[in-house]
Amino acid sequence: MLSLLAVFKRRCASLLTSQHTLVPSAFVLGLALLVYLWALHFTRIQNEKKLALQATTESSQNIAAIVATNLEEVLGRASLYARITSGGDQSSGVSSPHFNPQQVGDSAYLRAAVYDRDGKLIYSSAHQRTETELQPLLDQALRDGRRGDPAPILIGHPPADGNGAWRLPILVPLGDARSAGYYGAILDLGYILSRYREVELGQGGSIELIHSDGLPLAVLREGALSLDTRLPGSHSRLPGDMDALTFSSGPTDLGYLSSAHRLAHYPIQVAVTQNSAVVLGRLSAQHHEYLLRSLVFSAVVILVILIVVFSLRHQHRLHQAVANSEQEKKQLIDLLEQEKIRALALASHDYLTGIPNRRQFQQLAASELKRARRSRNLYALLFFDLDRFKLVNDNLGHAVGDLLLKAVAGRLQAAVRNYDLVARLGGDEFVVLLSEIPSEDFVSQLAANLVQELSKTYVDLDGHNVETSPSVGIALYPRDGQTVDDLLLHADHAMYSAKAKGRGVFRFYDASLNASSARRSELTARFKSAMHDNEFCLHFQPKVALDDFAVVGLEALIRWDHPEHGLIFPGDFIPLAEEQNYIIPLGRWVIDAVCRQIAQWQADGVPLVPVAINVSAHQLRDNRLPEDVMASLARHAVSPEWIEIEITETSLIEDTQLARRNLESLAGIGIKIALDDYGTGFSGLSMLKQLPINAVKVDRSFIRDIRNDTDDAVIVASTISLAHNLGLIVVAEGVESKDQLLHLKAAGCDQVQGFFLQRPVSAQDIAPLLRKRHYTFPST
Ligand SMILES: Nc1nc2c(ncn2[C@@H]2O[C@H](COP(=O)(O)OP(=O)(O)OP(=O)(O)O)[C@@H](O)[C@H]2O)c(=O)[nH]1
Repeated sequence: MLSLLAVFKRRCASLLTSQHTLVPSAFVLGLALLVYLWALHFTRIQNEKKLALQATTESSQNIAAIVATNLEEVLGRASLYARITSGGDQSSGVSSPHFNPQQVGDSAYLRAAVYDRDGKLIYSSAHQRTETELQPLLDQALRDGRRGDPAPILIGHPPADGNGAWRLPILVPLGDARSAGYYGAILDLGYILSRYREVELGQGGSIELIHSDGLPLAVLREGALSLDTRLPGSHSRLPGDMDALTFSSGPTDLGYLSSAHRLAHYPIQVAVTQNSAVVLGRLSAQHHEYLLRSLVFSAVVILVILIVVFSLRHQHRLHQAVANSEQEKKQLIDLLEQEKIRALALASHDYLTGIPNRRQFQQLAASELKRARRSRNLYALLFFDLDRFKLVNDNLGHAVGDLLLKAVAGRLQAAVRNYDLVARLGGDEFVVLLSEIPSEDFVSQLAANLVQELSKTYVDLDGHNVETSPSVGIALYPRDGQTVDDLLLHADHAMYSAKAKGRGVFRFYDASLNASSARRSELTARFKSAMHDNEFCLHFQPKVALDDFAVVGLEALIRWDHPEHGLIFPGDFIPLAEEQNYIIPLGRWVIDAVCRQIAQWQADGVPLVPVAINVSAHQLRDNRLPEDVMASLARHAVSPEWIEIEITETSLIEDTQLARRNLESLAGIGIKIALDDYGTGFSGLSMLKQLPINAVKVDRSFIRDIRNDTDDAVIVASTISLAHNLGLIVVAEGVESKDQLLHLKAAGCDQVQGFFLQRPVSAQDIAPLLRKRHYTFPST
């Protein structure tokens, strides 16, 4: 359980530290994702715009090239018509002066005129006397001719006044300009441009024909011929040394993109202009969709980040709360543990002399004896009672009596070895436990010394010199007893024998002093056959819940129903069973008998409560224990929930590993485990945490005087809160009075057990109480 707690704490700690890095990491990750997303979004939009503008430029270039080629071809026809007019040989002058392009279906030319070499009009398809539109070109051709520098073709301008817009005068010399005439024609640029009406150039898009001198010749804007040449793109004029060029006016995405193409043989250039904003506008719907998608995705990312951050924060807070409550719990447990240690320390020393008191002596002596069992050393318990101490009190007063008691304690401590144990049992009774004694003689010698030492005059006790002596009884371990109680009892007997001998002497315990020793040998002799003859039986004592006085459990207690001596209590025969190695078979018998009895109650329709079985230290170290329990349960078809196991603190001292394994196996099949006689051993909090224990039973020695002894009350109160903190149920044993019961109820104790409510009785006698279920609170 401790290691689980440690793993849990480590987990919490690692989670807590990781939380600190996880939240900013989630933020950074989310932010990076958003930046990437929007970079992608803008890059895509920019790329698409760039591609669209590129495609527009390319299409403009293509259109300009096509229009230029077309115009070149139409203009080329003027030279052809000139050759036809001169009869194929231009040097020979006019041979077919009446050639009209309209007559051969060429609608690009509106009119034709023929001049002789002197510039005299000899033919006009419009039957005019003069051709006003051609006249400026004719004049120029005549001038050029006189200078000897005739141009292969002269191209004029549409009239500036707007009348006759798109009409382009052309003049082609016939043959040698000096000897032949001139062929003039009016080219309908509107007709040529209107062929491209269907070309989709968008709003503000135009195809423009521009004279190389920069003057516009004709404009097709938005599919219609336009007279307005002041609009954007209308002056897209190529530099003299370039045949084609693309340029833009204004910012790339808002201005106009123009592609100009120069005709190879004529002083005309074609400019195709498209409005970038219109081109890009076509993409805007799509780009809006992209924007919407990016916004939705960003919102999702932000939402996810917020959820992740929120849940991480939430988790963090939860972990923090768990860690805090763990910390508080630990502090509380530490506090209670300290309180318990303090209370035990207070309760373990004699207030007057400062040496250990009876309780402390019993604990220390018990553990000494445990060691003695392993080491096989001899121990001696010396029981001192001052002679006629009452007289000191009576004659010199209690204060002097107290001083004498202190002085006696001091002399005793000074006379024994460091590791020997000196305690005051109460009144004028002291005990000394001599450890690891080499022989009985050694004890005799030491006892004689001690008698002598304590018999010396106590000088100046509050101004009085006091004379006294001790009577000393000695019991040896293991000869005179195996337990502290037995040794105390027998040393006490020996001390009385010393008193009887006239005081101021010591006496060893004599077995014959013990009236029951004969009975003891008799019981020892019969014990084996008692097992065989089934002379043991079970009695049951109820455990009662303090909140509603319901019977919540029973404790099964073994009795020996001796044919001659009647009921014998376990204290009298368990040591025999231990001595004769019968403790384990006896324990098995109890387990089986309890299961049998539960099955019987079940069959009789008696309401069941869990029945606690006392498991001895020997049994706990028997690796067959879980098997035995399971076999008995199965044999009598009893569910594990109906039995409980009670173990003592002291039974856990040796071979804890095996004991723990057995307890875990039992707990594993659903059997509850209670720690009996709690407070008498040395089990601390660590043991309670490590073992699968469900309840602690506070030892009767703490309950006996709980109303008057504040130390006991503190120990019980701290045990209750400690146990509750660990989730354990607290049962108080040995409750013999209503006062004790009320005190325990007020202290928060869960259950009680004791003579006050019910002495242990037979199965038959306990059945009515089980049927009644609730205990009727006794009035006394
Ligand atoms: N001064 C003092 N007296 C105590 C204390 N505790 C008990 N006593 C007294 O110790 C006396 C014990 O007397 P006993 O041992 O019964 O009788 P005794 O006079 O010693 O006679 P014997 O033991 O027969 O020799 C009683 O009078 C008690 O009141 C204490 O703490 N201080």
